[in-house]
Amino acid sequence: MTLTTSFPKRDIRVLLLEGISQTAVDAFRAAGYSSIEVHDKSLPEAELARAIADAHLIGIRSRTQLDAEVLAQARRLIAVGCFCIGTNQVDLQAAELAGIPVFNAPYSNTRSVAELVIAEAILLMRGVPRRNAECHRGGWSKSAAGSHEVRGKTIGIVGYGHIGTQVGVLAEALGMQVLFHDVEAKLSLGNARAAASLQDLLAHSDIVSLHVPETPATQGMFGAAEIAAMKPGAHLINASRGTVVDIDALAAALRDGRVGGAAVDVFPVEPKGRDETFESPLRGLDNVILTPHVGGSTLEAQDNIGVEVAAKLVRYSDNGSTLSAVNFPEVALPGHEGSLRILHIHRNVPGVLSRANDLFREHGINIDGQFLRTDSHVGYVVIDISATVEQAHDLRSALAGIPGTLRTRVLY
Ligand SMILES: NC(=O)c1ccc[n+]([C@@H]2O[C@H](COP(=O)([O-])OP(=O)(O)OC[C@H]3O[C@@H](n4cnc5c(N)ncnc54)[C@H](O)[C@@H]3O)[C@@H](O)[C@H]2O)c1
Ligand SMILES: O=C(O)[C@H](O)COP(=O)(O)O
Repeated sequence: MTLTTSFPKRDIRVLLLEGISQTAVDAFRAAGYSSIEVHDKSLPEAELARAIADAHLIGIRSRTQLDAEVLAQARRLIAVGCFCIGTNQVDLQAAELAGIPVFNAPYSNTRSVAELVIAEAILLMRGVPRRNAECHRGGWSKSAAGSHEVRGKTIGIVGYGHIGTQVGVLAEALGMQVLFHDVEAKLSLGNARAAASLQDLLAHSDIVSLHVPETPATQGMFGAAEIAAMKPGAHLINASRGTVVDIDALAAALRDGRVGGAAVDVFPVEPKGRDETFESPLRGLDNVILTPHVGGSTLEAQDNIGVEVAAKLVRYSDNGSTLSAVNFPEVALPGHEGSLRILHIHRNVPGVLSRANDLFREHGINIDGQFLRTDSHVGYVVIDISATVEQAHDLRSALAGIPGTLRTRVLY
């Protein structure tokens, strides 16, 4: 066997779905990857299963569901890039147990969401959605009734993370009072205050804005009881995840005026693409701003996300670093010039490492550097060696035979 290069980059297939920015394509090209397939939509299930079977790197946004069944088709897949913040569309544990790290862009679109939320807060407080709808029908209700400045009003932020904090800072710049509720202890920015509880926040906020991730605990967390606990006529903004709010309870409260208005960007069921009709009990309500999950969809955010996530995928593919992976032991690695690098991903069960070390001894191979991180499911060990390419590949084959091994690769 004569091998002179690591798995050639031109043979590493990159599959990018859902209109990921051209900046990602440019970043892959600049890093030497040339087999890049780009789709501007998510793929239907059967097509996704076929396409993922051949892909080494896949880039998705929030629509593509990578569940355990789909991941089981992904025999060649090295890593997943979520070109967004949310990773709830991926079965993270199934990916980890298949030896596949998942990366995302935790910051790049947060400002875009915060700006949209602030704009919506102003529009809702002014009653613009209803006035806009009336004007479109030929009406002219010129009146100050129900129209307020945001200055001096209270915004209640549920989930005081990257987006929630920015909403708070921008709201304060407009003269608003900021209350927040989070399950973690959080440093207040500016004059923001932690509410005593969610109930306390709801009782005192003129606008409630949701910024929690989708987790088992947040699914349905904003139901009829929480809506009833809001100040009468207060407004609700949801740009987090559609499953967080009971949409039927919200529609009922908007119809009877209990909730003054709402701006909703995310829905329990969202169309898979432009050709599908958007169905929602909120359609047709004049006091509601509806947007098609575009909180993070600005050109600035998408361009930055393209660069950020492509860089993480390239770094993992070229160097093995799993730094900032959301489902995987994080190993930050130096360059490996002058050494060959073997990656061994295995179930975290006793005996794997000692067997691996035995193999190095049996093959008479000297170890230049070894890096190991584990979590409760998986161990990731990276070994830099001085050896010939043939020796490295023989060793990789031997390592692949250790019971519990999930994936092995050689980088050089
Ligand atoms: N509409 C869009 O286009 C869009 C864009 C970006 C992000 N998002 C959504 O917004 C979410 C938040 O983004 P982020 O960057 O601020 O995330 P983040 O992780 O920085 O912040 C989330 C915060 O919510 C808190 N939290 C978790 N569970 C909670 C609970 N049960 N009650 C109260 N607080 C809870 C966390 O402790 C954390 O502080 C993302 O997970 C994503 O789903 C939507
Ligand atoms: O998780 C996110 O970042 C947002 O929901 C945006 O998702 P999108 O990239 O699919 O618009």
